[in-house]
Amino acid sequence: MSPVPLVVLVGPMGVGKSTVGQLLAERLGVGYRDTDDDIVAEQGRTIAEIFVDEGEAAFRAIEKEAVRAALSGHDGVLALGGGAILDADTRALLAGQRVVYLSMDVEEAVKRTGLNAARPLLAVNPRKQWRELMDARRYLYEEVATAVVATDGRTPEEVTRAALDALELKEA
Ligand SMILES: Nc1ncnc2c1ncn2[C@@H]1O[C@H](COP(=O)(O)OP(=O)(O)OP(=O)(O)O)[C@@H](O)[C@H]1O
Ligand SMILES: O=C(O)C1=C[C@@H](O)[C@@H](O)[C@H](O)C1
Ligand SMILES: [Mg+2]
Repeated sequence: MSPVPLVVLVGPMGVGKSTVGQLLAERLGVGYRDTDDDIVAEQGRTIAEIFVDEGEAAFRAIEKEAVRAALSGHDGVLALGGGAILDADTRALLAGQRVVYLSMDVEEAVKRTGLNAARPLLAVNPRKQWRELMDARRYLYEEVATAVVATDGRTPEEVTRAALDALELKEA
């Protein structure tokens, strides 16, 4: 049997998937993996470079394969890229898995991501782009989630604790 992640984290850019994912993995005594990092390692270029060189559609195709590989090749905490849930096959693969949607409101999002050019989808007018992204995606995050954990006004440690409680998982 292929390994299955203990927990999958989904949510928008900057919500804290990497930060919380690593804390969660430590608390659970398991490994942490991030599909954005897998893509950068495999491609030998940054995600921003892939977007600029080949466009979003090409990035999504690369991402879909990276997510598929990670979902059957990792038994710890797995964070998916913010847009991975746009793909229907990926959403189907998540059915039956333990999936936490980390959420935040728009003001928190702008604070955390700002005008960071490393996040190509938010490079221009982040507040408006953020609203549009979330209008298109919120229901998809909710569809795949088995638990929703709000991150607004919580430290990464508090978010991690809330995720452990929501999942009823015990620390190692
Ligand atoms: N609960 C929190 N409260 C305040 N700031 C946070 C919190 N969680 C993460 N941050 C900060 O927000 C920024 C984004 O966090 P992080 O990189 O973990 O998000 P991400 O969801 O992995 O983003 P990406 O989609 O780019 O991978 C970082 O600067 C991080 O330190
Ligand atoms: O929300 C998105 O569409 C993205 C989120 C990031 O994790 C990266 O996967 C990339 O910047 C695209
Ligand atoms: Mg991350």
